Amino acid sequence: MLRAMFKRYTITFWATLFVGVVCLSLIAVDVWRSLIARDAQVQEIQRLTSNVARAMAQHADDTIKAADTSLADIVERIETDGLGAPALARVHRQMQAQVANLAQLAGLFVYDEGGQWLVNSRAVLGPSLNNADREYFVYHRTHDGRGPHVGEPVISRTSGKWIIPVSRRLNKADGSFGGVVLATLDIDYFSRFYQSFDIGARGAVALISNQGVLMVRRPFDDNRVGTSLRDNPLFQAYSARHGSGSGMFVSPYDDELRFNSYRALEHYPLFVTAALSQEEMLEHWRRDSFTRSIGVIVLAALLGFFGKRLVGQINLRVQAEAELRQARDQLEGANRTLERLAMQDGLTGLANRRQLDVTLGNEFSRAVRHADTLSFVMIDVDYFKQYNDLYGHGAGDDCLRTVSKLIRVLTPKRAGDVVARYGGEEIGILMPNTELAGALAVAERIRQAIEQLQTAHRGSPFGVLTISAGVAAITPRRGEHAAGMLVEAADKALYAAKAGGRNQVVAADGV
Ligand SMILES: Nc1nc2c(ncn2[C@@H]2O[C@H](COP(=O)(O)OP(=O)(O)OP(=O)(O)O)[C@@H](O)[C@H]2O)c(=O)[nH]1
Repeated sequence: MLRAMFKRYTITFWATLFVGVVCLSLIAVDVWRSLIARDAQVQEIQRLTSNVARAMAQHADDTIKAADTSLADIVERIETDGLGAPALARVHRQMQAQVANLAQLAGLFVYDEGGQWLVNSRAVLGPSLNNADREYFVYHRTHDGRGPHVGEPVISRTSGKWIIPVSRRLNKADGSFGGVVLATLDIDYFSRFYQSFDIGARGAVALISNQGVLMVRRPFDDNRVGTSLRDNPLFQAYSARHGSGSGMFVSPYDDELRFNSYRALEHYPLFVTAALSQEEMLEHWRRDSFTRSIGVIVLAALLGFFGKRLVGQINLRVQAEAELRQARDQLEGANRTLERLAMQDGLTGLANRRQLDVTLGNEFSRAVRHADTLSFVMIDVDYFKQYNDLYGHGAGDDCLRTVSKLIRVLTPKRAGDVVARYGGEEIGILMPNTELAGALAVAERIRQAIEQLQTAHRGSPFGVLTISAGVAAITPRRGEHAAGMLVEAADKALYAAKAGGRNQVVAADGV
């Protein structure tokens, strides 16, 4: 079945199909490889952002935790030792030591219930400032909770720099609000850490509060600290899950589409997000795919070009073969015609003298071998010269054709029987395996049939066209007889028939 299908289409078709399939496969494999490479790159981006987010969350947790531990310690001391001058002096020294120890700490402050600071971490206590209006102060005054509070970023009134306030409530002995202990975290500290990540030129990382307030971001911009991201899809995605997750989000700050991994801090109401620009990250892949695609397209084009030429060559060959076959068939046909013509008489369509000689030779040898009898009849049209003279040479030709046709019809058609134009208006009939009597009967039947044609012949005393025939038969023996002797004998008999008055059949005396 496969073979039949293969044969139904030409070799050109299969060659074209093969070249086409190879070209398409080449392109398909490249596209497939490219998609896999892109997938791997995207996975790499996800892994990278997830790792950065984890490191940032851990760092922020540890940073705040260290400051908060100091706060808890100070709260405990003040609530135990009171606010007397010696106690405050001790707290002051402790604060200075803590700030010197912790790089993230911009300062430590203790405020009374009215918002005036009582002591801070500075070396020289300057004039007291009132921070009763700060969000964290209001928060502790209105909330009983003893846990840490991470406030919104503010510009420090003492240093003029952006800080993140982390605070705890001070209680009086009766449990009423006694003030606030505050640690300010230097936003620069976070920025510096965030600069250390390799997130590309267009990557971004940020620390954001659970209320959607931006604490720190890389790339850093003063004006963006403290802005709200509540309406941002990234914040909404985080709010919905409150853990870790990822997704593609457009930044509200620079409209860049990035792949974000976000993660909540373990102990504080904040989360971090690490984002890489998908476009930037896929740039390498794009360049690589582009170069490869160009290579593959050039290869496919070359393959197509040479394939087309190859198919053209095959086509030419197939055509040449078909032409050759056709030429060979024509030649064979011409040869057959030539062969036939060489053995045939052109006027009468009977065998010619050459064929008669060949057949006579063969049949004579066979008759010798099998001791068979071979007969030969020599026929000659009577007064044919006159016929030509009276009716014209063309009519003479027609007459010869008619006589030949009749003789052919009336001659037995056994294998080896040959009716041949012997020459001029003489026709010979060779009949192997035939006795003299049989040959005489055939000759007589022919003579009568021609006479009965009643073809007018004014030049003949019979008034119609007639023939004379001489018949001879021989059972040849090797060394004693030759083929020519049979023809000679028939010829002699024909001569006798002519001499005897024509329109008769005469048998040869013997060979
Ligand atoms: N039209 C035509 N005439 C032919 C052809 N071949 C031989 N002849 C003529 O046949 C005639 C033979 O004449 P002859 O051999 O003298 O004998 P005849 O006239 O037939 O007389 P008899 O044989 O004695 O009865 C000649 O005139 C030839 O030109 C031929 O192919 N066509």
